Amino acid sequence: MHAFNLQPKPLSLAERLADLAVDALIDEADLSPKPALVDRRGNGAHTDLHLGLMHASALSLWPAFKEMAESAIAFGEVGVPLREAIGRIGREGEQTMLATTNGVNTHRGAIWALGLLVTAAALDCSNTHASTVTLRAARLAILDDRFAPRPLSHGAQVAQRYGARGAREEAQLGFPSVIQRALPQLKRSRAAGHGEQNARLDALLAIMTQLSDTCVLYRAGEQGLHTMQLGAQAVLDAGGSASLAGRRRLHELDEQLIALNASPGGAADLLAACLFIDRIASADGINQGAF
Ligand SMILES: CC(C)(COP(=O)(O)OP(=O)(O)OC[C@H]1O[C@@H](n2cnc3c(N)ncnc32)[C@H](O[C@H]2O[C@H](COP(=O)(O)OP(=O)(O)OP(=O)(O)O)[C@@H](O)[C@H]2O)[C@@H]1O)[C@@H](O)C(=O)NCCC(=O)NCCS
Ligand SMILES: Nc1ncnc2[nH]cnc12
Repeated sequence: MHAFNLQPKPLSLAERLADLAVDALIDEADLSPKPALVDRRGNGAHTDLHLGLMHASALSLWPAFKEMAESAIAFGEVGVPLREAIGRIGREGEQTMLATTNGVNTHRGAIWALGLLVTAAALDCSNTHASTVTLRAARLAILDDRFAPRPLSHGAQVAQRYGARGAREEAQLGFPSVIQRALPQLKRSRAAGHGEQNARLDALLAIMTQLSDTCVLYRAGEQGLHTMQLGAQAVLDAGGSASLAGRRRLHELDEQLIALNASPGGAADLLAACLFIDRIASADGINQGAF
Protein backbone atom coordinates (compact mmCIF):
# COMPACT_ATOMS: atom_id res chain seq x y z
CA MET A 1 0.00 0.00 0.00
CA HIS A 2 1.31 3.48 -0.87
CA ALA A 3 1.12 6.13 1.84
CA PHE A 4 0.71 9.73 0.70
CA ASN A 5 3.64 11.87 1.69
CA LEU A 6 2.07 14.77 3.55
CA GLN A 7 5.37 16.43 4.38
CA PRO A 8 5.52 19.85 2.69
CA LYS A 9 8.30 20.10 0.12
CA PRO A 10 11.18 22.06 1.69
CA LEU A 11 11.50 25.56 0.30
CA SER A 12 14.50 26.43 -1.84
CA LEU A 13 16.90 29.15 -0.67
CA ALA A 14 15.44 31.54 -3.26
CA GLU A 15 11.91 30.82 -2.02
CA ARG A 16 12.91 31.38 1.61
CA LEU A 17 14.58 34.69 0.79
CA ALA A 18 11.50 35.78 -1.18
CA ASP A 19 9.33 34.82 1.82
CA LEU A 20 11.54 36.94 4.09
CA ALA A 21 11.41 39.94 1.77
CA VAL A 22 7.61 39.80 1.55
CA ASP A 23 7.37 39.34 5.34
CA ALA A 24 9.52 42.44 5.82
CA LEU A 25 7.21 44.48 3.57
CA ILE A 26 4.09 43.25 5.37
CA ASP A 27 5.65 43.86 8.81
CA GLU A 28 6.53 47.41 7.73
CA ALA A 29 3.02 48.08 6.42
CA ASP A 30 1.37 46.71 9.58
CA LEU A 31 3.59 48.60 12.02
CA SER A 32 1.58 51.35 13.76
CA PRO A 33 1.47 54.26 14.50
CA LYS A 34 3.83 55.34 11.70
CA PRO A 35 3.89 59.08 10.96
CA ALA A 36 1.94 59.94 7.78
CA LEU A 37 2.37 56.43 6.35
CA VAL A 38 -0.19 53.73 5.65
CA ASP A 39 -0.61 51.54 8.72
CA ARG A 40 -3.28 49.65 10.67
CA ARG A 41 -4.90 52.96 11.68
CA GLY A 42 -5.35 54.45 8.22
CA ASN A 43 -3.86 55.90 5.07
CA GLY A 44 -1.64 58.63 6.54
CA ALA A 45 -0.89 61.31 3.93
CA HIS A 46 -2.15 59.10 1.07
CA THR A 47 -5.44 59.24 -0.78
CA ASP A 48 -4.65 56.37 -3.16
CA LEU A 49 -3.15 53.81 -0.75
CA HIS A 50 -4.54 51.57 1.98
CA LEU A 51 -3.28 48.63 4.01
CA GLY A 52 -4.96 45.97 1.85
CA LEU A 53 -3.25 47.42 -1.22
CA MET A 54 0.14 47.45 0.53
CA HIS A 55 -0.32 43.76 1.43
CA ALA A 56 -1.45 42.81 -2.09
CA SER A 57 1.49 44.73 -3.55
CA ALA A 58 3.96 42.99 -1.19
CA LEU A 59 2.61 39.54 -2.09
CA SER A 60 2.70 40.31 -5.82
CA LEU A 61 6.47 40.86 -5.57
CA TRP A 62 7.28 37.35 -4.29
CA PRO A 63 8.04 35.88 -7.76
CA ALA A 64 10.35 38.81 -8.59
CA PHE A 65 12.34 38.39 -5.36
CA LYS A 66 12.57 34.63 -5.93
CA GLU A 67 13.77 35.15 -9.50
CA MET A 68 16.40 37.66 -8.37
CA ALA A 69 17.74 35.18 -5.81
CA GLU A 70 17.79 32.42 -8.43
CA SER A 71 19.73 34.70 -10.78
CA ALA A 72 22.26 35.35 -8.02
CA ILE A 73 22.73 31.62 -7.52
CA ALA A 74 23.01 31.04 -11.28
CA PHE A 75 25.54 33.86 -11.97
CA GLY A 76 27.38 33.26 -8.70
CA GLU A 77 29.17 36.61 -8.53
CA VAL A 78 28.68 40.36 -8.53
CA GLY A 79 28.99 41.59 -12.11
CA VAL A 80 27.23 43.35 -14.94
CA PRO A 81 25.37 40.20 -16.16
CA LEU A 82 23.76 39.77 -12.73
CA ARG A 83 23.12 43.52 -12.39
CA GLU A 84 21.33 43.59 -15.74
CA ALA A 85 19.37 40.43 -14.96
CA ILE A 86 18.01 41.84 -11.70
CA GLY A 87 17.32 45.18 -13.38
CA ARG A 88 15.08 43.41 -15.88
CA ILE A 89 13.38 41.38 -13.12
CA GLY A 90 12.94 44.54 -11.03
CA ARG A 91 11.28 46.38 -13.92
CA GLU A 92 8.97 43.40 -14.55
CA GLY A 93 8.21 43.27 -10.82
CA GLU A 94 7.28 46.94 -10.94
CA GLN A 95 4.84 46.24 -13.79
CA THR A 96 3.29 43.42 -11.74
CA MET A 97 3.02 45.77 -8.75
CA LEU A 98 1.31 48.44 -10.88
CA ALA A 99 -1.08 45.87 -12.36
CA THR A 100 -1.94 44.70 -8.83
CA THR A 101 -2.51 48.22 -7.46
CA ASN A 102 -4.25 49.67 -10.52
CA GLY A 103 -1.30 51.92 -11.27
CA VAL A 104 -0.50 53.15 -7.74
CA ASN A 105 3.19 53.26 -6.80
CA THR A 106 3.27 51.28 -3.56
CA HIS A 107 6.75 49.76 -3.49
CA ARG A 108 9.05 51.12 -6.22
CA GLY A 109 11.78 51.97 -3.75
CA ALA A 110 11.30 48.68 -1.91
CA ILE A 111 11.72 46.61 -5.07
CA TRP A 112 15.05 48.36 -5.55
CA ALA A 113 16.32 48.06 -1.96
CA LEU A 114 15.02 44.59 -1.13
CA GLY A 115 15.78 43.32 -4.62
CA LEU A 116 19.44 44.23 -4.19
CA LEU A 117 19.55 42.77 -0.68
CA VAL A 118 17.84 39.50 -1.62
CA THR A 119 20.28 39.13 -4.51
CA ALA A 120 23.25 39.94 -2.26
CA ALA A 121 22.12 37.43 0.38
CA ALA A 122 21.61 34.67 -2.20
CA LEU A 123 25.15 35.16 -3.54
CA ASP A 124 26.65 33.74 -0.36
CA CYS A 125 24.22 32.50 2.23
CA SER A 126 27.07 31.27 4.45
CA ASN A 127 27.84 34.90 5.31
CA THR A 128 24.76 37.01 5.89
CA HIS A 129 26.19 39.52 8.34
CA ALA A 130 24.50 42.87 7.93
CA SER A 131 27.55 44.79 6.74
CA THR A 132 28.66 42.02 4.36
CA VAL A 133 25.28 41.75 2.65
CA THR A 134 24.83 45.52 2.33
CA LEU A 135 28.36 45.87 0.91
CA ARG A 136 27.64 43.18 -1.69
CA ALA A 137 24.37 44.97 -2.52
CA ALA A 138 26.28 48.25 -2.91
CA ARG A 139 28.74 46.62 -5.32
CA LEU A 140 25.77 45.59 -7.44
CA ALA A 141 24.09 48.99 -7.20
CA ILE A 142 27.11 50.88 -8.55
CA LEU A 143 27.22 48.78 -11.72
CA ASP A 144 25.62 50.30 -14.77
CA ASP A 145 22.59 48.58 -16.27
CA ARG A 146 22.62 49.39 -20.02
CA PHE A 147 18.91 48.64 -20.32
CA ALA A 148 17.66 50.84 -17.44
CA PRO A 149 15.49 53.69 -18.67
CA ARG A 150 16.41 57.11 -17.24
CA PRO A 151 13.05 58.77 -16.65
CA LEU A 152 12.78 62.16 -14.99
CA SER A 153 11.44 60.43 -11.87
CA HIS A 154 10.33 62.29 -8.75
CA GLY A 155 13.66 61.29 -7.21
CA ALA A 156 15.59 62.68 -10.20
CA GLN A 157 13.60 65.93 -10.07
CA VAL A 158 14.34 66.59 -6.40
CA ALA A 159 17.96 65.55 -6.89
CA GLN A 160 18.24 68.31 -9.51
CA ARG A 161 16.37 70.84 -7.42
CA TYR A 162 17.82 70.26 -3.96
CA GLY A 163 20.94 68.18 -4.68
CA ALA A 164 19.40 65.41 -2.59
CA ARG A 165 20.76 61.86 -2.42
CA GLY A 166 17.99 59.38 -3.19
CA ALA A 167 17.34 55.66 -3.33
CA ARG A 168 20.13 54.94 -5.81
CA GLU A 169 22.82 56.63 -3.69
CA GLU A 170 21.54 55.05 -0.49
CA ALA A 171 22.12 51.61 -2.03
CA GLN A 172 25.43 52.56 -3.64
CA LEU A 173 26.73 53.70 -0.25
CA GLY A 174 25.81 50.35 1.34
CA PHE A 175 22.55 51.42 3.01
CA PRO A 176 24.01 53.73 5.69
CA SER A 177 20.50 54.46 7.01
CA VAL A 178 20.09 50.77 7.80
CA ILE A 179 23.61 49.98 9.03
CA GLN A 180 24.38 53.17 10.95
CA ARG A 181 20.93 54.14 12.22
CA ALA A 182 18.07 51.66 11.99
CA LEU A 183 19.77 48.43 13.08
CA PRO A 184 21.64 49.98 16.05
CA GLN A 185 18.43 51.72 17.20
CA LEU A 186 16.40 48.51 16.79
CA LYS A 187 18.91 46.69 18.99
CA ARG A 188 19.11 49.49 21.58
CA SER A 189 15.33 49.69 21.94
CA ARG A 190 15.01 45.91 22.16
CA ALA A 191 17.77 45.76 24.77
CA ALA A 192 15.99 48.47 26.78
CA GLY A 193 12.93 46.20 26.89
CA HIS A 194 10.76 48.52 24.81
CA GLY A 195 8.99 45.68 23.00
CA GLU A 196 9.25 44.73 19.34
CA GLN A 197 6.68 47.17 17.94
CA ASN A 198 8.23 50.15 19.71
CA ALA A 199 11.73 49.03 18.73
CA ARG A 200 10.66 48.95 15.08
CA LEU A 201 9.01 52.37 15.36
CA ASP A 202 12.22 53.73 16.91
CA ALA A 203 14.23 52.20 14.05
CA LEU A 204 11.96 53.97 11.54
CA LEU A 205 12.38 57.25 13.43
CA ALA A 206 16.16 56.80 13.46
CA ILE A 207 16.09 56.54 9.67
CA MET A 208 13.87 59.62 9.43
CA THR A 209 16.24 61.78 11.49
CA GLN A 210 18.78 61.89 8.63
CA LEU A 211 17.31 60.59 5.38
CA SER A 212 16.89 62.78 2.28
CA ASP A 213 13.56 61.12 1.57
CA THR A 214 12.82 62.10 -2.01
CA CYS A 215 9.09 61.35 -1.53
CA VAL A 216 8.95 63.96 1.24
CA LEU A 217 11.03 66.45 -0.76
CA TYR A 218 8.87 65.99 -3.85
CA ARG A 219 5.62 66.40 -1.94
CA ALA A 220 6.57 68.99 0.67
CA GLY A 221 9.96 70.49 -0.19
CA GLU A 222 12.66 71.32 2.34
CA GLN A 223 10.13 72.39 4.94
CA GLY A 224 8.64 68.89 4.85
CA LEU A 225 12.08 67.28 5.09
CA HIS A 226 13.12 69.43 8.08
CA THR A 227 9.82 68.72 9.83
CA MET A 228 10.37 64.99 9.33
CA GLN A 229 13.99 64.97 10.47
CA LEU A 230 13.60 67.26 13.50
CA GLY A 231 10.30 65.69 14.54
CA ALA A 232 11.74 62.18 14.43
CA GLN A 233 14.72 63.30 16.52
CA ALA A 234 12.36 64.93 19.02
CA VAL A 235 10.50 61.63 19.50
CA LEU A 236 13.74 59.76 20.15
CA ASP A 237 15.05 62.51 22.47
CA ALA A 238 11.82 62.36 24.45
CA GLY A 239 12.38 58.65 25.17
CA GLY A 240 11.22 56.98 21.97
CA SER A 241 7.89 55.50 21.07
CA ALA A 242 7.71 53.39 24.24
CA SER A 243 7.57 56.47 26.47
CA LEU A 244 4.54 58.68 27.06
CA ALA A 245 6.44 61.85 26.13
CA GLY A 246 7.83 60.21 22.99
CA ARG A 247 4.40 58.91 22.06
CA ARG A 248 2.94 62.42 22.28
CA ARG A 249 5.72 63.74 20.03
CA LEU A 250 5.04 60.91 17.62
CA HIS A 251 1.37 61.87 17.32
CA GLU A 252 2.37 65.52 16.81
CA LEU A 253 4.75 64.49 14.05
CA ASP A 254 2.02 62.42 12.41
CA GLU A 255 -0.30 65.43 12.35
CA GLN A 256 2.39 67.83 11.11
CA LEU A 257 3.47 65.57 8.25
CA ILE A 258 -0.11 64.84 7.18
CA ALA A 259 -0.82 68.60 7.15
CA LEU A 260 2.19 69.03 4.83
CA ASN A 261 1.18 66.01 2.67
CA ALA A 262 4.67 64.67 3.42
CA SER A 263 4.82 60.89 3.33
CA PRO A 264 8.18 59.31 4.25
CA GLY A 265 7.83 56.40 1.77
CA GLY A 266 11.59 56.10 1.34
CA ALA A 267 12.10 55.74 5.10
CA ALA A 268 9.39 53.07 5.16
CA ASP A 269 11.21 51.08 2.46
CA LEU A 270 14.43 51.31 4.42
CA LEU A 271 12.69 50.04 7.55
CA ALA A 272 11.59 46.99 5.52
CA ALA A 273 15.22 46.61 4.39
CA CYS A 274 16.33 46.81 8.04
CA LEU A 275 13.82 44.13 9.11
CA PHE A 276 14.98 41.85 6.28
CA ILE A 277 18.66 42.32 7.20
CA ASP A 278 17.91 41.83 10.89
CA ARG A 279 16.16 38.55 10.07
CA ILE A 280 18.86 37.08 7.84
CA ALA A 281 21.74 38.32 9.98
CA SER A 282 20.32 36.95 13.22
CA ALA A 283 19.11 33.63 11.80
CA ASP A 284 21.83 31.06 12.29
CA GLY A 285 22.55 30.77 8.58
CA ILE A 286 19.72 30.95 6.07
CA ASN A 287 20.94 27.57 4.87
CA GLN A 288 19.51 25.91 7.93
CA GLY A 289 16.11 27.48 7.57
CA ALA A 290 16.48 28.94 11.04
CA PHE A 291 14.14 31.81 10.40
C1 LIG B 1 16.84 53.50 -8.47
C2 LIG B 1 15.34 53.51 -8.43
C3 LIG B 1 14.92 53.36 -7.00
C4 LIG B 1 14.81 54.80 -9.01
O1 LIG B 1 15.10 55.89 -8.17
P1 LIG B 1 14.62 57.38 -8.45
O2 LIG B 1 14.99 58.19 -7.26
O3 LIG B 1 15.13 57.81 -9.77
O4 LIG B 1 13.05 57.19 -8.65
P2 LIG B 1 11.68 57.36 -7.89
O5 LIG B 1 10.63 56.99 -8.86
O6 LIG B 1 11.55 58.69 -7.26
O7 LIG B 1 11.69 56.22 -6.81
C5 LIG B 1 12.55 56.14 -5.71
C6 LIG B 1 11.79 55.50 -4.58
O8 LIG B 1 12.69 55.11 -3.55
C7 LIG B 1 12.13 55.44 -2.27
N1 LIG B 1 13.01 56.49 -1.66
C8 LIG B 1 12.85 57.82 -1.64
N2 LIG B 1 13.89 58.43 -1.07
C9 LIG B 1 14.73 57.46 -0.72
C10 LIG B 1 16.02 57.47 -0.11
N3 LIG B 1 16.64 58.61 0.23
N4 LIG B 1 16.62 56.30 0.11
C11 LIG B 1 15.99 55.14 -0.22
N5 LIG B 1 14.77 55.05 -0.80
C12 LIG B 1 14.17 56.21 -1.07
C13 LIG B 1 10.73 55.90 -2.52
O9 LIG B 1 9.86 54.74 -2.55
C14 LIG B 1 8.76 54.73 -1.63
O10 LIG B 1 7.88 55.80 -1.85
C15 LIG B 1 6.97 55.46 -2.88
C16 LIG B 1 5.65 56.09 -2.61
O11 LIG B 1 5.82 57.47 -2.73
P3 LIG B 1 4.60 58.42 -3.13
O12 LIG B 1 5.05 59.80 -2.89
O13 LIG B 1 3.36 57.99 -2.50
O14 LIG B 1 4.36 58.05 -4.63
P4 LIG B 1 4.72 58.65 -5.94
O15 LIG B 1 3.97 57.88 -6.97
O16 LIG B 1 6.21 58.71 -6.14
O17 LIG B 1 4.19 60.15 -5.84
P5 LIG B 1 2.76 60.80 -5.71
O18 LIG B 1 2.29 61.00 -7.09
O19 LIG B 1 1.86 59.89 -4.93
O20 LIG B 1 3.06 62.09 -4.99
C17 LIG B 1 6.85 53.97 -2.87
O21 LIG B 1 7.26 53.48 -4.11
C18 LIG B 1 7.84 53.55 -1.81
O22 LIG B 1 8.52 52.38 -2.21
C19 LIG B 1 10.81 56.48 -3.91
O23 LIG B 1 9.58 56.50 -4.57
C20 LIG B 1 14.76 52.28 -9.09
O24 LIG B 1 13.38 52.38 -9.11
C21 LIG B 1 15.26 51.86 -10.46
O25 LIG B 1 16.16 52.37 -11.09
N6 LIG B 1 14.66 50.86 -10.92
C22 LIG B 1 14.97 50.27 -12.22
C23 LIG B 1 14.90 48.77 -12.12
C24 LIG B 1 16.12 48.20 -11.46
O26 LIG B 1 17.27 48.39 -11.82
N7 LIG B 1 15.92 47.41 -10.46
C25 LIG B 1 17.00 46.80 -9.80
C26 LIG B 1 16.52 45.54 -9.29
S1 LIG B 1 16.75 45.42 -7.64
N1 LIG C 1 3.55 52.12 4.81
C1 LIG C 1 3.72 52.91 3.72
N2 LIG C 1 2.92 53.97 3.50
C2 LIG C 1 3.12 54.76 2.41
N3 LIG C 1 4.07 54.56 1.49
C3 LIG C 1 4.88 53.51 1.65
N4 LIG C 1 5.91 53.05 0.91
C4 LIG C 1 6.38 51.95 1.51
N5 LIG C 1 5.68 51.68 2.64
C5 LIG C 1 4.74 52.64 2.76
